[in-house]
Amino acid sequence: MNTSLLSVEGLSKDFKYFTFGTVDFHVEIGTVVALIGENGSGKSTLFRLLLNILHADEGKITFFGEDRQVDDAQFKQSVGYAGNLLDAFPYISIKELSHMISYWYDNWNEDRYRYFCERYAIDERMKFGRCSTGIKKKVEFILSICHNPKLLILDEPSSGVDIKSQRKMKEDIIEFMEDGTRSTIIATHSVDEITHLSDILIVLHDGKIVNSMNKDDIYENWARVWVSDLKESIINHTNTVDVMYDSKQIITNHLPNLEQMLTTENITITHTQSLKIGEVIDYLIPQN
Ligand SMILES: Nc1ncnc2c1ncn2[C@@H]1O[C@H](COP(=O)(O)OP(=O)(O)OP(=O)(O)O)[C@@H](O)[C@H]1O
Repeated sequence: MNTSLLSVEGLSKDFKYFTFGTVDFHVEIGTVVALIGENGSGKSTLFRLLLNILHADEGKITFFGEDRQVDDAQFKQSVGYAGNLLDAFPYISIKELSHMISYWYDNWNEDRYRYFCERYAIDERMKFGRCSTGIKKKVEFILSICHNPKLLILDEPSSGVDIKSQRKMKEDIIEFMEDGTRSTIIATHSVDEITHLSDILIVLHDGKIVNSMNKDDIYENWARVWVSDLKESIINHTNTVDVMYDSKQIITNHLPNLEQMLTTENITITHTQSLKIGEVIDYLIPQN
C-alpha cells in the first residue's frame, strides 16, 4: 500500500540573493511534519513552491502518487493553507472572505466554519486588514481547515495568537489528524508545538534540508550522559555531539552506540538523562 501523501524530489528555485534547494522529502499519510529552521531558511518559500504560488526551477511534486501538476485543481481542493495569503484582501470583511473562499471548495462545511468562528470568538464584521495579528492568524487557520483537506499546510499558525487560542489550535490540529487519513506540515518556531504535535522534524538551513528525523527516535537515542572518564575516543566518537569537560558530560545522538563503545573502553556511565526536544533542536539547527 502506498502510504506517501506528498513526495517532493529535487525541488529548487534560484532567487537573486538566495538559493532554495535542492530539497527532497516525503510526507506519510497520518503524520505531522514540523518544518523548523532559523528566519530566512526557506520554510515559507517551500510552501509557496508546493502551492504553485511560486514556480520551481526544477523538481517534481507528487500527491497521492500522482504528479501534482497534472491535476492542479484536485490538489488545491485537497490542501488547506494558512500563511499570509489573505493579506491581499484588507478591505473585505471576514464574512465576505469566507463566502469567497467557500465558493471554491466542493467540500466546504459551513457548520464547521460557524463552530470555529464561535470557538475563536471571531467578529465576522471586521475587515480583514483591520484585524490584529493574532485574529488574522485565527481567521487564516479557520479558513484553511473548513473544506476538510487531506493536507494542511500551516505557516507559523500560532505566531502572535493568545495562549488560550494556541491551546485550542493544537486541539483542533490533533482532532484534524485523528482518523489517520490526513497529514499536516507546520512551519513553527514553537518548541511546544514541535513537542506536542509533530511526528517528524525537518530542519531547513539556508534553503536546504540539513536534518530530518522521527521524533520518537530523538527520545530513544539522544541523551545527556555523565561518565567516569573523558577519553579522546569518547570526545571524538561519531555519536558525541557535545562535551562538557568540567562535569564530564556528553550529549549523544545515539545512546546505544555510545554505551557499546564505553563498555569496550571500560568507562562507567554514572548517570543518564533523556533530552527534551527543545534541547535537541539547539543541536539540529546549525549555527550561522
Ligand atoms: N520572491 C522572492 N524574491 C526574492 N527572494 C525571495 C523571494 N521569496 C523568498 N525569497 C528569499 O528566500 C529566503 C527565505 O525566505 P522565507 O520567507 O522562505 O524564510 P522563512 O524560513 O519562512 O523565514 P521566517 O522564519 O522568518 O518566516 C529569504 O532570503 C527571502 O529573501
